[in-house]
Amino acid sequence: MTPDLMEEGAQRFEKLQTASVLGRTESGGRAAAYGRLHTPGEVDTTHGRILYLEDVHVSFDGFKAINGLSLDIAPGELRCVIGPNGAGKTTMMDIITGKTRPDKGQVFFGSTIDLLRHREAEIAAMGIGRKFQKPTVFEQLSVYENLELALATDKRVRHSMVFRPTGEEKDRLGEVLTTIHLADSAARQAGNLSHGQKQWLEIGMLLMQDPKLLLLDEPVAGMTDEETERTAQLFLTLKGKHSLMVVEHDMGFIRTISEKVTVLCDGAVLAEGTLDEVQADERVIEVYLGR
Ligand SMILES: Nc1ncnc2c1ncn2[C@@H]1O[C@H](COP(=O)(O)OP(=O)(O)OP(=O)(O)O)[C@@H](O)[C@H]1O
Repeated sequence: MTPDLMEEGAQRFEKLQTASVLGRTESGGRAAAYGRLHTPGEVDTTHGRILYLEDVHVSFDGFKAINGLSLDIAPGELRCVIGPNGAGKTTMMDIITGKTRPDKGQVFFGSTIDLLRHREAEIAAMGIGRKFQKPTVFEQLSVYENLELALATDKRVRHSMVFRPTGEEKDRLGEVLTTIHLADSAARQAGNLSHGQKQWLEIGMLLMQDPKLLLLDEPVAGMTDEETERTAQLFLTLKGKHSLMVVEHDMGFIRTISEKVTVLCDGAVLAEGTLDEVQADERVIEVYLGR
């Protein structure tokens, strides 16, 4: 690298640091208008929202999968999202995680991070973890090694061939093992776990990254009743420390964990409230039973 390039790089770095200390978005406008100082790398939730979607639209070949979707989630909230097949639940998660780009609308992480300006990997690194329906653990590795590997995705270890957790990281690994009910199975090969245990392990792998927001797509599908009950307890333990958005069809599970439920239909919010409130809503009854 030439001295000129080094100087240019240093200036760019300084500019970026200054911008992030001022809490500016890449577009410069929104956060600068608030003029709020916050720690770089932290999500600014001083406006009471960790996630904010406004008037989001996505069409696939002219079909409006998301059609004016607006919703927000408070820090530490456990939000359940329900809706009939094809309502747009997965597409909404794809938009939040940067997998799908909307045609129109706003998607913010906290008050200042415009998610539409970031790529999928950047969004994950900023603290939005996503759990797909099917568990994807490394079957040949032990439970402990799977969790170690989740730690090893950070920058520090990407550049080293061998990963050795620090004492602090080992403590965290132990905590996560207990949280996901797998403390007695640390040495077991992941491929030998039950379906439910694999789901918990994958959630544990996300937790190793200490995500601020967790998006969970049908987490209890295929679980036994006992596993479903344990998963409910797990989510109740996680809320507060993390914000969770749970998409699920299992109403018994939703009843156990939910405070506020959002009903999606035809790519937009149809109703919002407690489970009892939305279940009593004529429009919700119509979309679930009337089709
Ligand atoms: N890549 C795509 N190309 C074309 N259509 C798509 C695409 N992705 C989603 N869709 C359509 O958009 C609509 C919303 O799909 P989405 O998977 O988000 O719904 P969902 O609420 O998650 O449904 P389910 O409960 O069945 O998982 C559906 O009609 C689906 O067929």
